[in-house]
Amino acid sequence: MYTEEVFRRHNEVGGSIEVICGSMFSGKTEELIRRVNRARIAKLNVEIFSPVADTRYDKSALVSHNLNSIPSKAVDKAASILPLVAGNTQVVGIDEAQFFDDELPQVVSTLANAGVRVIIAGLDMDFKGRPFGRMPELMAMAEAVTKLHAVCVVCGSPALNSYRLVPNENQILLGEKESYEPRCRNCFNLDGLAG
Ligand SMILES: Nc1ncnc2c1ncn2[C@@H]1O[C@H](COP(=O)(O)OP(=O)(O)O)[C@@H](O)[C@H]1O
Ligand SMILES: Cc1cn([C@H]2C[C@H](O)[C@@H](COP(=O)(O)O)O2)c(=O)[nH]c1=O
Ligand SMILES: [Zn+2]
Repeated sequence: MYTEEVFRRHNEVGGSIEVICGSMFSGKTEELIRRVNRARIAKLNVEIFSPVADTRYDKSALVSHNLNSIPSKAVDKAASILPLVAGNTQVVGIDEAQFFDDELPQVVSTLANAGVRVIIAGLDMDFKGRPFGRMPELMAMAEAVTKLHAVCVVCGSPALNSYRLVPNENQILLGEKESYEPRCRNCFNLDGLAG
């Protein structure tokens, strides 16, 4: 049974939720890797998860756009995370949180209430500037929210939007620079696909 009590035995101090959000290329994955690496240096037990739906890179590692990487486990749904978290885990990292299902906030709460430090990275907005998945709820629940910005490829200002370059209206469309570019508010609103 993966109840709060099981985790609490191993994590006597309080848990917490940190959210790292922003546009594509803003450095979310790098920041998650940086925090997790520091936890490892502190000899804490760490587990990292990402949704199996994000098949761009290796299923057994988080990989940033500049190819930093760290081992991770790909899971099919949020509920699959808890059975994979050992009772002595002190830090849980979750990348691409926007792709997880509605259970993710409950899973994250269970971990944090049991004493685990949960670090979540994800897109706060989709290509239309709409809130993405469960990210708004996770940000509301968090002790700390860090919003990162990429560099707008049009004008060089801080970019908060992910501009889609291809004509596809589905909210989920995996891709990289061939399909998206980070843009500031002004350049995002200039033309094109934004609503
Ligand atoms: N327009 C851009 N603005 C900022 N970083 C960029 C841009 N284009 C490429 N990058 C690269 O992307 C890296 C961030 O990658 P990553 O952490 O994977 O971002 P995210 O997870 O937010 O998409 C930067 O360190 C930089 O090397
Ligand atoms: C804006 C937007 C993005 N996506 C996809 C594109 C990428 O595969 C990921 C984001 O990855 P990153 O690590 O934050 O660069 O999400 C999407 O499916 N829908 C969108 O609207
Ligand atoms: Zn701009």
